[in-house]
Amino acid sequence: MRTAYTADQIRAAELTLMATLPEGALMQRAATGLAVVCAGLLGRVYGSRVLVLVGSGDNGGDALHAGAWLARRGARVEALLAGSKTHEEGLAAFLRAGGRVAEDMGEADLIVDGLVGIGATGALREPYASLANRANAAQALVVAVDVPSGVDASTGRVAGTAVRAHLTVTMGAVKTGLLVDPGASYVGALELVDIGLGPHLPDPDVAAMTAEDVDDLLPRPGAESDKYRRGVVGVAAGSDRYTGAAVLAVGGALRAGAGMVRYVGTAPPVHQVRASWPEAVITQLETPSLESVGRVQAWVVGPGLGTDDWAHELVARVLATDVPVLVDADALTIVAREKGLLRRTAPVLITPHAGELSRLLGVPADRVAGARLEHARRAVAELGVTVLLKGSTTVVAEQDRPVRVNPTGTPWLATGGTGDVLSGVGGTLLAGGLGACDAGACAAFLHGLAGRMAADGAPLTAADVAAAIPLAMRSLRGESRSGGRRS
Ligand SMILES: NC(=O)C1=CN([C@@H]2O[C@H](COP(=O)(O)OP(=O)(O)OC[C@H]3O[C@@H](n4cnc5c(N)ncnc54)[C@H](OP(=O)(O)O)[C@@H]3O)[C@@H](O)[C@H]2O)[C@@H](O)CC1
Ligand SMILES: [K+]
Repeated sequence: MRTAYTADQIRAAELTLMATLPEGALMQRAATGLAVVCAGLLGRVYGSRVLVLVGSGDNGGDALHAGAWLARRGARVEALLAGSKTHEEGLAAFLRAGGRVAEDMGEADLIVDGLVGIGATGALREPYASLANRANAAQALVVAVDVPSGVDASTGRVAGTAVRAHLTVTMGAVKTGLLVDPGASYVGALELVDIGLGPHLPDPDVAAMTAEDVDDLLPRPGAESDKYRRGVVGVAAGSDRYTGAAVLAVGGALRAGAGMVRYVGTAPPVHQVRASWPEAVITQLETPSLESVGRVQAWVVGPGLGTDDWAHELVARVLATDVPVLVDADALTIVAREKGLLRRTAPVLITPHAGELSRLLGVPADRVAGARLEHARRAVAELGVTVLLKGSTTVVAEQDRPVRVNPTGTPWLATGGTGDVLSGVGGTLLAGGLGACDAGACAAFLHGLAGRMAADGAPLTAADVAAAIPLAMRSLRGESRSGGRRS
């Protein structure tokens, strides 16, 4: 599990560590680590042109010390001092090493963003914001120190302008805001410099699973397994109008390795599901009742179901069972109208996108999208369920656990029907015995990985994603790290 921390958590750990070290030692470690990464990026340090953007705090201090290190190795390093004050010791070291103070931004091979780090509050002020914009427009490679300036280290919020880094060198531990969008999309590649903070860190704020973690958690059939033991998942999805959602949800469930899928729905989606998935066991419903449906270990309810009285009754029946339920799409609209339906003993995993969560919380959708962690946590507290909030960074939140931030995915997944596939995958993992948080996080991971494989730099369809789920599972053992957010 890759862990990440808020600015306050990092600061507290730094204080404890700093008390055991000579003054300035921690910054030296940080700056040396930063400089080594910059040197690696430059290839040839001697003669290269480096511009250091220096803010008023210790983030600027890190950048100045790294600039000094590069200057000592023959780089032509200039510093643009943007703050009302400048880290004195860092500036002295920089000047001693032959660095020069610049009045304006000139041409450079590498720009080091040392404007602000974990000490920043709110949107970047001037002149920082203009400098960030100019760095973003420059030809140079941009390396952010600790956090791309303008990204809130604790939440990933971007209140105004932010530096778009090719690479972010973060000190001591990963910050939450580097893993959660919109912030995560400014980070580029991420390098962690070890400054000895590890033993002083508390329980993480958020965690991202690695391929290994997912591989360890995935239920796999043993010699004794039969279809019932592997997990039977019920899918209540589709309607006369929306038949495709049913096909995709059942497909996701089957491809994720369900022992058996029991599908329930009205005649039109039933015909479609039967034609697409002869493997599914189908019950055609005349009334919204589950009486004639055999036993399942988990339900998926909602994709394409509609929101009329019939659908409402079916959602209520599913939630009245005593097995885990994944609530998606139209079922979310229904439970937003009657939140009491979510009060049950067995686990509930809801899988909204920002718009659906906004209806559940009564908050505008853009606020949910801009502060994903906050709203996922709020939904957990208000609704008493496990929340998988879909989007550019999918997060899975549950009471008393670090939020799981999904590291896989591709922008190509933003296309109709992929959410239906995800619901099927999640349902199969619930039926296979995973807890709601693990089921949600593993489903998001596999779905994101399958999306990347299916897309491979070109458009995909939801059916392609479902088809690539087994491929994604197979690849888990080969994927040493889930890192690299790019598509
Ligand atoms: N301590 C150590 O040994 C180690 C520290 N480390 C490093 O220190 C960094 C934290 O340093 P920090 O605490 O000095 O805060 P930092 O982020 O540089 O800037 C704060 C200043 O910025 C300003 N400012 C604030 N908001 C702003 C805005 N919106 N727009 C514009 N300006 C804004 C405000 O200054 P003011 O404007 O009030 O003069 C405020 O005082 C950390 O990220 C890491 O790089 C690590 O290497 C480990 C070792
Ligand atoms: K920075």
